[in-house]
Amino acid sequence: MNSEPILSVRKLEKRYGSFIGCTDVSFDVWPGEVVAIVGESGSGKTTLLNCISTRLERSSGEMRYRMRDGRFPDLAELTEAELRFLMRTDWGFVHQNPADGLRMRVSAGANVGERLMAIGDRNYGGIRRRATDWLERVEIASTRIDDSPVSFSGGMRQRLQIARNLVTHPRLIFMDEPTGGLDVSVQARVLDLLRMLVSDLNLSVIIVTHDLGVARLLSQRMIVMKSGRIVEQGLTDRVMDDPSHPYTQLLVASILEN
Ligand SMILES: Nc1ncnc2c1ncn2[C@@H]1O[C@H](COP(=O)(O)OP(=O)(O)OP(=O)(O)O)[C@@H](O)[C@H]1O
Repeated sequence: MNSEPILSVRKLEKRYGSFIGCTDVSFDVWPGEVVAIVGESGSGKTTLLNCISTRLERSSGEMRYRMRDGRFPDLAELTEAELRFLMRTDWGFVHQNPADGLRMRVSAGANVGERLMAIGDRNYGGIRRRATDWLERVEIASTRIDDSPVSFSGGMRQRLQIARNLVTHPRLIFMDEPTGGLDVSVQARVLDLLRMLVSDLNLSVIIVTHDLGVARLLSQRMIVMKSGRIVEQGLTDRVMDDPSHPYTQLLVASILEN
């Protein structure tokens, strides 16, 4: 594994008025690594993900990101243009509800192609070819390229959202319960696809999930949150097989009972 982290979070805190969303959160993410953030509802997972992806303003703490040129600035030091580059190109965001990450009124091909146009690509033939290629990579027949995602199943919409995110070759993807809204059989297919793409493209991923099975399947490292704080973090296999915090022991025991 590369010896320099792609993301470094230190003592991150987010307050909603006097209420704490998350606090004292510190961790690193390495290139090509999948980190799962797990915990019960209300533990602060989404707050943390939204702060790191700059969709929510933090209250205090540091978040440093490795730019493509090797610099490692705090995200607060970036210019508008640099932040736009991260949002449009270097980062992806896969939402639980595909409708939050797709434009439902334009075609599948346009959903993928417009991410390329947003970064200045104007070669329409080339854009359509790359969109077709990406639809095939996420197992959507290229004959559906002109159809709107309104006519797609939930699993197809989620796979389209993944294609839209990956077409710009991002280095870091944020995922918020990416299989949470899908039937179990459909979940398995999307998880398989994600696992394959993450490994093929050597992506760094931060995935929020309340499903320890998803965390085990996709992640190498796991961060367990409770009441806005990290209570345990470590290699996923170690945390699952030998949890040290009583809360993690409870979480792991609860999935073994099901
Ligand atoms: N906009 C907000 N204003 C006030 N409190 C908020 C806001 N958003 C979240 N919170 C509170 O912050 C805490 C953490 O919420 P968050 O949504 O991050 O948890 P979560 O672990 O992602 O939960 P879930 O799995 O249910 O989405 C909760 O107690 C929540 O009520």
